[in-house]
Parts: sequence; structure tokens; C-alpha cells
Amino acid sequence: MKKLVFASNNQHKTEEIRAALAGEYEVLNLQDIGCFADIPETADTFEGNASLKSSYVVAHFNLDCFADDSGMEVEALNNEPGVYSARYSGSRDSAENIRLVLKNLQGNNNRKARFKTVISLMQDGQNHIFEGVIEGTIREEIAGSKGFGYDPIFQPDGYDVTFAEMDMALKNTISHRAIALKKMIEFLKA
Ligand SMILES: O=P(O)(O)OP(=O)(O)OP(=O)(O)OC[C@H]1O[C@@H](n2cnc3c(O)ncnc32)[C@H](O)[C@@H]1O
Ligand SMILES: [Mg+2]
Repeated sequence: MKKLVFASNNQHKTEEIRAALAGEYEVLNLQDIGCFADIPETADTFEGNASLKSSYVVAHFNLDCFADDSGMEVEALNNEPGVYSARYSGSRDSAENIRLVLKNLQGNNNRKARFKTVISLMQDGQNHIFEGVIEGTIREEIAGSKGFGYDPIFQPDGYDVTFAEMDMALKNTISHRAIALKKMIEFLKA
């Protein structure tokens, strides 16, 4: 089976991507290639940060790879947390990050939000970008224990459950990451 290097050490993302690519590609993440660096994400866009992560692996390991930079944008919070989703509260503690979103959104009727993933696939020196977006709303309280990050408060449009209440198999067919991945796979197969 063909190998693909995923420039991430986020085990949850890796699990989702391995499930989505099962049977087609063997996904190696940063630990698998011996990279334990927390790659600096100094760009102010998802595309910029995804490209920084993929370029780092090319530069340091001379391997084609893909990276995902993703986050949640809340309309009433001027699209925050956005690229700062991983550390919105100042730490990587998802419960703290969720608490801060709910606090900042308290009493606000506009609960529209979206999840966005941008994939940067570095192949033969070319940077190919694939984007996935899913619209939804922020629940008043957390619900569900599956998934990771902001899943317990994000309810995708068309569903009456949060990402954290749904099985990963369903999330893996509709999510921002699934949409971006599908575009990358179509490109790889072309
Ligand atoms: O950069 P890598 O190593 O891939 O791992 P990371 O966790 O730092 O990932 P990001 O830089 O893309 O930050 C995205 C953050 O946004 C949140 N997030 C991203 N995708 C999510 C999803 O599918 N469900 C819930 N939260 C998500 C979560 O808090 C992530 O830490
Ligand atoms: Mg990151």
C-alpha cells in the first residue's frame, strides 16, 4: 500500500485521516518519521499554517507529505477562534477553549459557526491546497464525548446532534476534514 506522510502529531486528526484513507494509503504521522517538533504556526491563515507544516517536513526530512490546519470560526466572535483554535484560552486544554467560546457567546442569538480545514499537499516541490468547510451552530451547552476539540459544542447544519454525539464514521463523511481529504484523494488519483 502507498505511504502518505501526514505532518501532524494530533492523534485525533490522524485517527480520522487513517479511517478515511483505510485500504488506500498507509498514513505515517510526524512521530512515525521521527519528528517530535511542535512545528511553528506563525501564519495568520489556515493555508499559511498548513503550508508551513508541510514545508517543514519537506525541508527537514525530504519527504512529500500533507498537513491539515483547521479550526472553528464563530461569526458573532468575528470568526474567532479561527487559526487560534488550538490555544484560544491560552492553553491547549479543549475544555478551557470551549468554556471561553461559550462565555464570549453568552446571550448572543447569532450562534452561526463553521469548521474549516485547509490541506497543503507538498508533492514534487509543488504545494497543492484543498479546502473543506462545514457550517453549523454553537450549542448553549456541551453535548457528547466523542471526537475532540470543539466537537462537543458544534452542531453541523442538517443534524440535531453535535460532532461529539455522532460516530466518527458519520463525522468522517460530512466534516470539513472529510471534504478536504476527498478533494486531495481525487487529485492523487487523477
Ligand atoms: O497542527 P497539528 O499538529 O495538525 O495539530 P493541532 O491540534 O495543533 O491542529 P491545528 O493546528 O489545526 O489546530 C486546530 C485546532 O482546532 C480544533 N479542531 C480542529 N479540527 C477539529 C475537529 O474536527 N473537531 C473539533 N475541533 C477541531 C482543535 O482544537 C485543534 O487543536
Ligand atoms: Mg497546530
